[in-house]
Amino acid sequence: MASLDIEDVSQGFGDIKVLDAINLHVESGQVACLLGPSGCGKTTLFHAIAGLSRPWAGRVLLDGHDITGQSGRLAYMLQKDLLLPHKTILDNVSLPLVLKGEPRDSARDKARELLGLFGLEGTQDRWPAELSGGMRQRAALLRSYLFSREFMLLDEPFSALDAFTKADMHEWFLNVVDTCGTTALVVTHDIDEAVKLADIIYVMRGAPQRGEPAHIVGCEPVACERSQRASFSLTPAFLDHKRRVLNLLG
Ligand SMILES: Nc1ncnc2c1ncn2[C@@H]1O[C@H](COP(=O)(O)OP(=O)(O)OP(=O)(O)O)[C@@H](O)[C@H]1O
Repeated sequence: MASLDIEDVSQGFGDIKVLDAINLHVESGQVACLLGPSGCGKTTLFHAIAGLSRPWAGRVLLDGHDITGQSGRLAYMLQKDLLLPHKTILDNVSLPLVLKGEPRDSARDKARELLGLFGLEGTQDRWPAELSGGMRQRAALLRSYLFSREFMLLDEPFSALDAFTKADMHEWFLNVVDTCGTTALVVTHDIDEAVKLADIIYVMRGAPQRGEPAHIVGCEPVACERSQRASFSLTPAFLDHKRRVLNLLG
């Protein structure tokens, strides 16, 4: 696992400034959530963190090392699972290791060892189209984890799932984070999901198309043991966090 620091990152396209001096910190082993209105610049920030674009200004530090503009240093899972339809689940999830130069057989062995933890036992020879939405997301998460075990950027990983599957996935995800000891920054539009998953929630606001670049308006630490998270949403503390986040969103 690794910590992440975003220091004064500004970014834009042409004449439009999208991000204005964004600062955030994700502690090693934590789950941080990023909340913000549609179009404020969350994906733009993720691209800058993942090194898919170089920011106009500022730095991205992974465990204190400057990785600004470098791609391939952390895992980045897009909203859509993007599993390759003509590859089996095992070949899909082991792909990052193969692309990094690992021999196919040993990549498959490493992926196979983790199928159980990711709730994918028995699926290794199946095609993505044969799996449920939740299973596909777990496969996509395993593929991201095999790309980088240290840090995962997850863009709305559960948004396409129905409410029941989503609730199961939340519990499962926190268990995996604990067991694997990874660190994650998760974009979500769902305030309940953020309070349920996050150790810290960052709230971003802005309307770049109207000349208002986005900035972080505040953060909400959520101190709740992972073992207590399943029933957390029924507690007054949960509602207090939610109220404060809603205030930050304005
Ligand atoms: N390649 C690009 N060229 C020009 N403008 C862009 C480009 N990518 C994004 N933008 C603009 O940057 C702003 C932020 O977009 P971004 O996709 O980062 O927002 P977002 O918060 O991720 O939105 P959503 O929650 O709807 O996914 C928008 O105004 C968008 O039009």
